[in-house]
Amino acid sequence: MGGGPVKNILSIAGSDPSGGAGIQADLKAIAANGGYGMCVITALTAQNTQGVSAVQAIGGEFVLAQLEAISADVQIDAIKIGMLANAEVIRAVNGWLDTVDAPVVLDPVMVATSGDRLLEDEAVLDSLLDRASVITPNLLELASLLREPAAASWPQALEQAQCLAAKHGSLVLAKGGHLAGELCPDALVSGEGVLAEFSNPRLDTKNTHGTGCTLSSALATLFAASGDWVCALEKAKAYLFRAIGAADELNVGSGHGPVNHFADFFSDTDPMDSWWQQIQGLRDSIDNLEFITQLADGTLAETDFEYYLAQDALYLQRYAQVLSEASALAPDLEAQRFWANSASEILEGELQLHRSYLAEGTANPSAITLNYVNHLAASASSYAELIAAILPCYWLYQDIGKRLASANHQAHPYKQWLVTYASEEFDRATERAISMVREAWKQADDGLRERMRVAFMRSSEHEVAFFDQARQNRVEFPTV
Ligand SMILES: Nc1ncnc2c1ncn2[C@@H]1O[C@H](COP(=O)(O)OP(=O)(O)OP(=O)(O)O)[C@@H](O)[C@H]1O
Ligand SMILES: Cc1ncc(CO)c(N)n1
Repeated sequence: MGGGPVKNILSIAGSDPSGGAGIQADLKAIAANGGYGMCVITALTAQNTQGVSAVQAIGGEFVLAQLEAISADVQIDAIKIGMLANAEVIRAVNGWLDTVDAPVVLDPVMVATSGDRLLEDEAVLDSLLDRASVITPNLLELASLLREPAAASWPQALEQAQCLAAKHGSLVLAKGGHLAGELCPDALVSGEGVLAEFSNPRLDTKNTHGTGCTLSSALATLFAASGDWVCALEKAKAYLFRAIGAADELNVGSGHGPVNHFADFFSDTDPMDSWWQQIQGLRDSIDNLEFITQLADGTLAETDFEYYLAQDALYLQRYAQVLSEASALAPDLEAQRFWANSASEILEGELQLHRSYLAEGTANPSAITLNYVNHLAASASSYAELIAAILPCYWLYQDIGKRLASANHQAHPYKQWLVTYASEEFDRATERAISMVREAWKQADDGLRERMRVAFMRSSEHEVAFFDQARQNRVEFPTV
């Protein structure tokens, strides 16, 4: 995945027979992130998605025997430590760690998601903390390691994380998943302060069993490949987000089910559906713009409509150039032809229609128009990103075109414009544009996928501003 040799990642953790947490989650997360997974079992648990019914710790000697079997034979590139069960296991792991030189991600597992205790005595963990490169406590574990009350806010959690990092000369990954709020923030914190913070929206699912195990294993694996904790965290968090996002596709138990570790490989969630859902709020905003409601009912002032059209004519000319650029970058003949034809259709068709409405004379581009076309131009560093940026112009117009067309009637003042985006040809072109973006997404690596998603979201934001611009202060750039 990272392009280099496959790294060997060791998980030292407990077993979860239901497969969602512990070593089972670790091995899946390591594999899904391109590592070779190994595991030393510290404890057996009897658990399922509803809770833990029994724990059987492995004796310290046998834990050590497993550890030594591996280190005597295999180069270990990173270690993730999870459930340790009791002081005897911790002593065995601690002694062995002195004999190896590998980065350690320590997930101080104390209590399962279900609320069940997984460590006999929390104080015994202290001796291990100095050896960790990164400690990844949830809010309760963080407070417990400091013997303080749990943080009630994110700034408090960051302060505690900094305190713990300073105390042990390690990094701390503060996890905000347990705070209320629409976002789930995580931050990598050193003794000096926050190094990086990444947030994602809170996903609406009860299937979050093993999220902590999965994140820490992905982090260890991605660090072994990159040597950079911040980059590794960014990727690990994005991976976990996709795995949680696809968790409901699995059918495991009736409590807190596992995340979908191999969603990237086997998920049946169409990434384009997910993008479309992510711009639901922006689509609602467009529907509610006065410009759109008045365009639909025909009460829109002619001057507003002309202002929009003049800007759109300027936009379309530049947009046609961008489509030609997509054609030049296209990976195959079909795509090359599609984008070139689309450019030509805009120049021959849509732009003519706009001009037919407009009075003589050319308008100056507005700040909003320039912003949008500059975003398109700035997305041209790769074909995939460029066509992701292009897509909202098709998709949003097709979507809104349907609603506007159903409001059309013989006497409608903007009759001719209202039918433009509701044609079967436009439907077909939009479908093909979507499927080309989907194909490019399938072939893209994680970083490029994220840049594609951002380019798509940004263009959608520009579309809202563009529709609304006749109503805003009309800032224009008349110098050229
Ligand atoms: N509903 C959710 N949507 C998005 N991300 C989530 C959600 N729930 C948890 N996460 C993410 O999962 C990661 C683990 O978070 P959490 O704070 O729950 O750790 P944990 O308690 O150690 O996990 P575990 O439940 O496995 O013990 C964090 O990155 C958090 O942001
Ligand atoms: C074995 C094991 N390790 C960690 C967790 C934390 O979720 C769990 N539930 N089970």
